[in-house]
Amino acid sequence: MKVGIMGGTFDPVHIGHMLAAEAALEGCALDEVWFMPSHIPPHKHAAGASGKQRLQMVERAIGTNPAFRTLDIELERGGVSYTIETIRALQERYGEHEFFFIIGADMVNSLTEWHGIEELAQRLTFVGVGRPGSVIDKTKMPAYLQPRVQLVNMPQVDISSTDIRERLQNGQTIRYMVHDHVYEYIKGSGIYEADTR
Ligand SMILES: Nc1ncnc2c1ncn2[C@@H]1O[C@H](COP(=O)(O)OP(=O)(O)OP(=O)(O)O)[C@@H](O)[C@H]1O
Ligand SMILES: O=C(O)c1ccc[n+]([C@@H]2O[C@H](COP(=O)([O-])O)[C@@H](O)[C@H]2O)c1
Repeated sequence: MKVGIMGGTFDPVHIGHMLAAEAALEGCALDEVWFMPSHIPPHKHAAGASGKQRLQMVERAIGTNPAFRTLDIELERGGVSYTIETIRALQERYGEHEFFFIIGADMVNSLTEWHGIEELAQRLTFVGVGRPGSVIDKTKMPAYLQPRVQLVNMPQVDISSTDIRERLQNGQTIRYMVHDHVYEYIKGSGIYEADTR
């Protein structure tokens, strides 16, 4: 099976993530996409919601889509979520699958800084999707990476989890920036609301 891993902090998951996964599914003829919330993201500070809450929001965003599922391997492992450690474990557990790792353009441009990137590039194919504000230039990548990164088009959405958290803090709407079930979860739990103590 061709499996795309959609790794992320998902704090919270938004429509940019869902469109990226759908574009990779179609563009690379994947069989499934596994959404994998990180425990501690390697290159940025963890923000608001707990791992359990971020996983629950992803579950709500996926709903009944048979091609999408969640993977809690990094939350279970704990610590900093280096992708190389994850893919080694996944290939040991699911030796029969071919893995792809779906990333936005901002991440594509930082790939050379990833932990164990040369080994990682041998173990999987990266699927890069466009993201407003970042231009992907494959010619600037090292030779070993260029054939290991496939680009797919997706409808561009200028949305980030940071924007969503900020909008909530400012009392602005986030309706339709996230799936309705995620919207209800955020409103019901008050996770990202301004601290009024
Ligand atoms: N709007 C978007 N379009 C395309 N890719 C996206 C978009 N938002 C996030 N991604 C990609 O999804 C993956 C997971 O992103 P992440 O969960 O960190 O969301 P984020 O919106 O970038 O979060 P934050 O604003 O907190 O940094 C990354 O590979 C990122 O590049
Ligand atoms: O392993 C690394 O060095 C590494 C560096 C940056 C990002 N990643 C992974 O890329 C995915 C998207 O990262 P982020 O920070 O945008 O949520 C997530 O699964 C991270 O664990 C991995």
